[in-house]
Amino acid sequence: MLSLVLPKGSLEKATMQLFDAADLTVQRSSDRDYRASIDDPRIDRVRVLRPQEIPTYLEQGLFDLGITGRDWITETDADVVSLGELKYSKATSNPVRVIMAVPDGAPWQSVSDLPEGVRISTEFPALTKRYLEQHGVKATVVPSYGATEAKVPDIVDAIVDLTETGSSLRKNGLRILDTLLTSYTELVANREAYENAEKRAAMEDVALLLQGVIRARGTVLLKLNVAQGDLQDVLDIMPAMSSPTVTSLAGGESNAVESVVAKRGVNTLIPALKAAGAHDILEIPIAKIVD
Ligand SMILES: Nc1ncnc2c1ncn2[C@@H]1O[C@H](COP(=O)(O)OP(=O)(O)OP(=O)(O)O)[C@@H](O)[C@H]1O
Ligand SMILES: O=P(O)(O)OC[C@H]1O[C@H](OP(=O)(O)OP(=O)(O)O)[C@H](O)[C@@H]1O
Ligand SMILES: [Mg+2]
Repeated sequence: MLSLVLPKGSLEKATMQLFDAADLTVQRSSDRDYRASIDDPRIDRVRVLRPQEIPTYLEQGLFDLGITGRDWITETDADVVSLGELKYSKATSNPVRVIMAVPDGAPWQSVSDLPEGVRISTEFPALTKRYLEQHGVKATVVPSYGATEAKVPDIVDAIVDLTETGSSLRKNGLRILDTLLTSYTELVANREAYENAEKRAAMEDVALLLQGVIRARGTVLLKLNVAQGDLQDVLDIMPAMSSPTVTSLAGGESNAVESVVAKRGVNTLIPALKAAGAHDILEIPIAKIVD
């Protein structure tokens, strides 16, 4: 029923892993196979294409639903409907930022210090021109097809590029002057398809599954048993999404406690629970959390 377009490139691997974990496994013969399929009654066509082109294809109705970055939605200014941010990037769960950067030793401290005629290389010419106009800077914007950081200072004076971990900026001796945009990966739809009740319901199902996986990342389920006399001590240190579930065990004197907790911190939490009187402690991975 839905046609789906997924991003090739930076987001490809993380997107395929996300769909797999959401029980929407993308099937294709190799990573060179751009015509894929998903064994799901709601999805009838899957293509893998460049994220730069995805907003325009969605706007034109060539696909119903797609995944791309907010950076490309802004750059193309495509009229699409967002079903929400999907919090993953190439390497982390953090957003990427579109930044303006200059060489470490350059004299400029803010965008308004840039002199007339300054040369700026970028993969985002439309976004960059809009930004420069807002700040009253008259610049020459030079389109880049990648390796943008390598072009300063000999080819251009400054760049507008993406940063995620910051490692490319550091390696090339660059300093951030300003952030133009913070960009998450997004689930986006064609407007007309979104207005169709059946298609919208299918889109919302897909969104729920994907968000369920993202929400579960970094969390685990802890289950333990504790004697009545130690229950309060255990509850005092047990974190929870809302509050821990406590069930009394057959026979009276003992309780089972379960709670969803952050994976980070479990290394100190489990020994602390044990010291507070908990026993039979289980740590269980969680595949999805749906609110
Ligand atoms: N660390 C990252 N670097 C670049 N793009 C990222 C990163 N993390 C997430 N993205 C997102 O991925 C999309 C860019 O994907 P694209 O396929 O162009 O990757 P790419 O690595 O730039 O490809 P190429 O290697 O051909 O330049 C953008 O929407 C961008 O926001
Ligand atoms: O902050 P970091 O974690 O270093 O990531 C950001 C870098 O990744 C992207 O480059 P990409 O791999 O797309 O190469 P490209 O410049 O050739 O497009 C982006 O354009 C930055 O150069
Ligand atoms: Mg790139």
